[in-house]
Amino acid sequence: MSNNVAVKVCNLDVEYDKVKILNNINLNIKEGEIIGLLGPSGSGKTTLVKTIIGMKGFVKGKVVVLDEKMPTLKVVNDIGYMAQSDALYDDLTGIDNVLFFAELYGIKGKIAKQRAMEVLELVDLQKHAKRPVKNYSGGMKRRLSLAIALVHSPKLLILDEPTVGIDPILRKKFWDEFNRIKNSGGTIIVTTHVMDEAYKCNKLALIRNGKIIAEGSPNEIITASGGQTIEDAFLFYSTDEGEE
Ligand SMILES: Nc1ncnc2c1ncn2[C@@H]1O[C@H](COP(=O)(O)OP(=O)(O)OP(=O)(O)O)[C@@H](O)[C@H]1O
Repeated sequence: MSNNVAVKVCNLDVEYDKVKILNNINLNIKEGEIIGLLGPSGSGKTTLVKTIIGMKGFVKGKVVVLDEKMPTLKVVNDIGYMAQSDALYDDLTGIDNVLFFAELYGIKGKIAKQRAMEVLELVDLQKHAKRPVKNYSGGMKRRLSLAIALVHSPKLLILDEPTVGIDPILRKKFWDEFNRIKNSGGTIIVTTHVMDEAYKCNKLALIRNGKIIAEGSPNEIITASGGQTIEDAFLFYSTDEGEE
């Protein structure tokens, strides 16, 4: 992990329809770090990642991604985003979906094809590359979305519940890849409800009602909650007891 900051969020307030969804969020994410955003459904995790990458505007505060003040298009090529719901072209094949996005990032021809096969192999879809996506299962679509998020080797990878619908063997493969990216200096933000994934993050930010209520390594969070496991900490911080 380097000391360079990949993402800096300062005093951030975000609203939907004049209702405050995120309230004074402050967060520093270092390069080469995997940070997990953990919180009950509706707490604001997706809103936070969308705001970080510039898909959602904000009413107050500041967001800096890879030294650029957001929102800006300057960092688009450096960000890979795997959304919670898959944005895929059902009538195209798996590989054509990957190639479509590769081209948007300026990767073309032979190199694009090579890279597309590489990322499809990573998610174990190489045998299904030429099938139309409408024939894919839910888990296969998640895997294809991950392949697309990885195609341009982004410096910052944002994964919104990446392993929903993914079996344990493939989940391990995903995490091996996330760790490889981290070890080569990439930064990953992952939202999750899966407790064993929370342990795999260097750092966790627990979110409740649009506020960060605890932050630190998994062990620091467990200790601060007085529990034994991340699940204890999650439950503690998800009730009024855990709120400051
Ligand atoms: N497009 C929208 N318009 C209005 N309100 C929204 C919109 N998107 C999200 N919200 C509201 O913002 C709040 C936070 O939602 P968000 O999707 O960020 O939560 P989350 O923590 O990611 O939840 P989950 O774990 O269920 O995905 C919720 O109250 C939700 O209803």
